Amino acid sequence: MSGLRIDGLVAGYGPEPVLRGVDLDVPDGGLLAVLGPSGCGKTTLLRVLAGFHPVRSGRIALGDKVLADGSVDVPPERRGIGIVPQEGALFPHLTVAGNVGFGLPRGRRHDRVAELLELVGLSGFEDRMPAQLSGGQRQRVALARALAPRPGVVLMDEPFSSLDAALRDELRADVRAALRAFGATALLVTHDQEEALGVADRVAVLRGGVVAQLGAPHQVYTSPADLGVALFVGEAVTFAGEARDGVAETPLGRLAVEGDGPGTVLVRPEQLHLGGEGVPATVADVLFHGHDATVLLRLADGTVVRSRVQGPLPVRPGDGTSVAVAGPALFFAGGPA
Ligand SMILES: Nc1ncnc2c1ncn2[C@@H]1O[C@H](COP(=O)(O)OP(=O)(O)OP(=O)(O)O)[C@@H](O)[C@H]1O
Repeated sequence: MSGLRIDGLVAGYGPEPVLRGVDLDVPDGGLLAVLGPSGCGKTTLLRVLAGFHPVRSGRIALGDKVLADGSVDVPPERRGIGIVPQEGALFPHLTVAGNVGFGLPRGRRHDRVAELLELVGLSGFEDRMPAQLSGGQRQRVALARALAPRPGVVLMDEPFSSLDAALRDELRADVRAALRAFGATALLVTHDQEEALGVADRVAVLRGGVVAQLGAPHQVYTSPADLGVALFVGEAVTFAGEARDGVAETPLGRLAVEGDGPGTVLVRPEQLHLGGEGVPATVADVLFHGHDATVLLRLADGTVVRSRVQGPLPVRPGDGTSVAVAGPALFFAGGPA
């Protein structure tokens, strides 16, 4: 097997396609997150890959095997694709073992089910019914069920969205570990930026029916392809301004940028450091998050910007302070944000 490859994929429901030429690849053993806003076509992409919805044009291949193109349309059960649906969608009338072993040859079923349950941390749960499991446990069973027939690729539809924050983190780490241990190639779709950046090796940002950017999470966050991607993948502080000779004047002071002419300057809230040398600011409010805090700062021209502060809180609402930008600012030429 040598990964999943999608070229120029067009698919949809009405006259205007939802996917308008999607190019993606997931290398063997890779985990790709497809990130996009609600309604951008993530579920449609999964349905097309799984063979539940037709391709209008383009090509899907798994290793050397073409799954769909203009002339080929391999039926879902022969694609070698495993699916983890939203909220697990287990068979409610089957036990955990029955769910995981569903579709496996009888002879090897028992050992294989035990091996998979161990992989997802649920050894001993064989005889439980889905209704007796927590949301996180159900997702683990769904993953074990998807991996059971040794698929060429596993597709996951918002696999963590129904879980609370602490459980989500734990399950993400475990799912990554299980996929790695299994050597599985996987693609997940999500509208949650943190999830996409935190769980995958690579992230594809889907927008307007095409992939706006495909890259490592760090690359997509620090070097977004355009302003739209930059705003979608994380919190941002933006100013309309003009870059000249590698410098833009902003309410945060003169910032070094790459580019020229009118455009938008963008920095991330964690780049705004308080105290030290910088421009004067007043603390308008503090939103405490536990692990860190958002400090709303009013600058001299009245603009309010968000700063993300780690560790003990250095300020309280009403305090005077100073704020400086650490690290490079991004600049996107063109109209204001
Ligand atoms: N069966 C259908 N018939 C007609 N239009 C559909 C159908 N399913 C989805 N659509 C439309 O296709 C577009 C993409 O839907 P899709 O469910 O793929 O988006 P999504 O990115 O998965 O959204 P979400 O994150 O909200 O689940 C939407 O505009 C939706 O209204």
